[in-house]
Amino acid sequence: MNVKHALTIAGSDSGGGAGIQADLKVFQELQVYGMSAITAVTAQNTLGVHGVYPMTVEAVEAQLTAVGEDLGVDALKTGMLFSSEIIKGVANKIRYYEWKNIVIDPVMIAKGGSKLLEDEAVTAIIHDLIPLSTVITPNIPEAEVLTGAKIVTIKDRKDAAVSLSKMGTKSVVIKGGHAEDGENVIDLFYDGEEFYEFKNTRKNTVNTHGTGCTFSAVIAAELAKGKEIVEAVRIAVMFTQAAITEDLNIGQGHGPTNHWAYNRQLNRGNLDE
Ligand SMILES: Nc1ncnc2c1ncn2[C@@H]1O[C@H](COP(=O)(O)OP(=O)(O)O)[C@@H](O)[C@H]1O
Ligand SMILES: Cc1ncc(COP(=O)(O)O)c(N)n1
Repeated sequence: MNVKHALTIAGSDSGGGAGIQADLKVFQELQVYGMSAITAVTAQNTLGVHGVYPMTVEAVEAQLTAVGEDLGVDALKTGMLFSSEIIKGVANKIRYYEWKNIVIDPVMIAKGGSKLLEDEAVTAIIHDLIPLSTVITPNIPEAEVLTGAKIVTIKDRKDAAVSLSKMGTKSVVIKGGHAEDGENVIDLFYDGEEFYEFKNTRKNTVNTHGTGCTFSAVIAAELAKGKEIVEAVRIAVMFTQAAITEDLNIGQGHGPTNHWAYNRQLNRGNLDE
């Protein structure tokens, strides 16, 4: 069986809704072989992040070497990277093994407000990681930090996508979950030439923990399988919408999304493949 391999380089979420746990659930649902390199352990649940325990750079590099020397990587995503030292270590390994199909989710702050990236590490994301990336998937606050520009209108979002593109990434998705788009959420994709807007009805729910992780993991899984970037993004939008819509109602705070909802809806014939 010729199965494709996807790697997540991210933080562990003990609550199971975001980070490494969300990514591996997505990889499994999309039938790619999932592997992981853990950058930090978080003590986390739906009420918030109660502790952050970063790994050493050596530990992160050793995990990447173990994967690189034996298993091979068809696509990878990064999530919580925590420090500039870890970012530089990850960038070195991506270059050394010549890994392709690189999805950068520039995770900075958890929904409850806890820091998942040190302030000075933003520069390392810009200089060391963005130039290696196939696609970068910031939410609006992350795009503001990376570009230094305030984002209010769709035009601001397009300008931010162009600025990010000039930093050396092949393509950009600016996710719209944090925007005030009234009844809709709009995810904006830019491939360096054209803009695509993916519009959906905004769901009135608190259960959106891990949506960004889920979104970028789908793109990595679909790139591993050989999909074009825009097609991988289209599937990520559908997968994430299904995951938000079929609420699981777990925990007392911002609950996780439902990672099997997309396949369930496909099996019922509710979505086009
Ligand atoms: N309330 C919502 N209803 C529908 N889709 C949402 C909602 N909140 C977020 N999304 C979707 O979830 C994905 C993640 O968006 P966002 O919240 O901006 O990123 P992050 O989780 O990184 O903060 C995007 O595809 C976005 O459109
Ligand atoms: C380990 C880890 N990684 C990432 C996130 C971001 O989650 P979200 O997608 O909800 O912004 C998180 N809360 N924890």
